[in-house]
Amino acid sequence: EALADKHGASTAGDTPMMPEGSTPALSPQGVPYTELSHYINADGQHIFSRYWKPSGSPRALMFIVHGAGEHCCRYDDLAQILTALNFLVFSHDHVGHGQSEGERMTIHDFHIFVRDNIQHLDLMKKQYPDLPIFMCGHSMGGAIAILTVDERPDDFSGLILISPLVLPSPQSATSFKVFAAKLLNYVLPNLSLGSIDPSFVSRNKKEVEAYTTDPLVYHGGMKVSFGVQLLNATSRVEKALPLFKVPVLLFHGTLDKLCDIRGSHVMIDTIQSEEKTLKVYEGAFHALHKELPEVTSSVFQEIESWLQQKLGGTGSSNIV
Ligand SMILES: O=C1CC[C@@H](CCC(=O)N2CCC(COc3ccc(F)cc3Cl)CC2)N1
Repeated sequence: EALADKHGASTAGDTPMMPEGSTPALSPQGVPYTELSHYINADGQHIFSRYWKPSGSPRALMFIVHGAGEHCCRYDDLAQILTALNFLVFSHDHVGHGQSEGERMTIHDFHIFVRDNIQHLDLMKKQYPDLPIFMCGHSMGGAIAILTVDERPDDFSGLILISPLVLPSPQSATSFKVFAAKLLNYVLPNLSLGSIDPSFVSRNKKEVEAYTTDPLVYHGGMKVSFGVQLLNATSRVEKALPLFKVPVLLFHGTLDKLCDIRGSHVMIDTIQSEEKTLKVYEGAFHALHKELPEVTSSVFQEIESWLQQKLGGTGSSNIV
């Protein structure tokens, strides 16, 4: 609540446009937004936001960007690792996801996700003007992260991508399906393309169970119109890659059926960043941060040492 006030999020009391005695805005789960940290996006929608603060004073910021159908509270484990490194971690639920407003998994322009990201980034830059900022995106959140960094290249010290959406997977976007989706988008935009198969998310049965039973995860079908926006995103990402200069740490599993690993190979070969690393995990599925213990612990260790090195832990070139 205090954080929400500090970030200028409106609360019922001081929202002039709310007439006396009217009911406060409620989250999709029926919780008044006066009780949730949030900000209001450019379309006036309440965007649920989350902050994980270190015990000491923060030495950097990490902006976590979640994927399609899920929500930012699924990143609690990763956030704990980062607060232990004295990062202040922040994130939010994209419009139409989790505890934010908006029709479930519905977007008429992918750029809205990027616009809302930049608004949150600016809120945090105002609050912590002198801290370096990193971003970590997963899957569709990876595409949103790439496009956010592309718009604000000077705001970020590094980008971490966990199986990002760069190229659509061959199953979900055969040339026929792409053609059909674009055509259908005019006649049946709300037609369902089918939902994400939970067994594709991870080999870790507990994590698949957690995903399947999570009430904040959207398990409905993906609309044609949403699929078309994802295709729109992949083509915008491909255009952004040749100009990309920010340090990148990439992770991808070889058996990922939701986002094609070829996308990460294309990315690592195309970006101009001097510091770029791709870690491939043999046999791993999509959500590497929620995979079998040996995979997830390795990913978290790699993230830790990469960040320590970036923050001038050892061998940074900026010591004069
Ligand atoms: O932990 C977790 C739980 C959820 C998962 C993240 C899911 C996510 O974000 N995906 C996976 C599905 C992918 C479908 O892609 C398309 C579909 C139709 C289409 F027409 C064009 C495309 Cl490109 C988009 C990206 N991770």
